[in-house]
Amino acid sequence: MVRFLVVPQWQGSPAPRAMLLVDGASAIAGDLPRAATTVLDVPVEAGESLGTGVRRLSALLRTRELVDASMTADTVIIGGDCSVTVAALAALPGGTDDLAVVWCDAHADMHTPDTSPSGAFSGMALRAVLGEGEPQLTLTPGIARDRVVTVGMRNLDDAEVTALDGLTQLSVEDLDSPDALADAVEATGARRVWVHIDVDVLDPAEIAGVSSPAPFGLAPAALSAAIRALRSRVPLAGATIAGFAPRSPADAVDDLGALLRLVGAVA
Ligand SMILES: NC(=[NH2+])NCCC[C@H](N)C(=O)O
Repeated sequence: MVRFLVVPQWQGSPAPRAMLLVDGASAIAGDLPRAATTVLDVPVEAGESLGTGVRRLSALLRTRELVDASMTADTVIIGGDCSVTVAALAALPGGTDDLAVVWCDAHADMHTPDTSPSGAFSGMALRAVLGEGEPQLTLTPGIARDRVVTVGMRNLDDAEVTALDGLTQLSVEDLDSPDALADAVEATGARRVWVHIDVDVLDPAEIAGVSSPAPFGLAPAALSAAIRALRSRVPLAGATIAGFAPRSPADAVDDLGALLRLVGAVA
């Protein structure tokens, strides 16, 4: 049975109101089956960069320890900012040798500390999954580039464009075909797949509670159909739903329909 691990980490986010991610995590947690849900006690203080190019590094390392102590097979991680996936993969039972990673996000998250405009680790998270960037946080070994499929990226910083070489990239339009994602993941040769979803991959008309909305995103129905088709062909090792930052409890309620559709697709 799937377990939900709620990780209310905000310290990886570049957003001025990053702590809304903590509210987003609890709003989703409130709608999950209690017996299957663990909420991690992530300290709320900012932490220090400790001389690195990653803001709040000490807090991110603390979350990593907490996730490491709680990961089990078949875990769905609920963020928090989207760097929580790096912690989850570092602790994945069975390791990552046979794994493909699907990264659904409006942003590339392909910075290193040297190129990041913000020092926010969420903007470096996919790069860290590849094993590149700040050594205290990168996945070791990283996931090979030919095992990574990106979905719906449309808001890239200049330094990120060439860094994407070698990753399979699916656009919002590519998902008009519900089998496109399954085909791309199967082509990687991986035997299991982790699906990471930053909810800003959805169209802003479908979800208001994101800190950097990007127009022309996915419909929740298209993304969940693609994930269901994927799961019928490649088993899921786990998943992340991150980046939900509702401005008020009433806004959170408006968005829960879209979110629960995604939860249903990965759980
Ligand atoms: N997944 C996200 N919301 N990422 C935001 C990244 C924004 C910007 N590229 C940065 O590094 O600061």
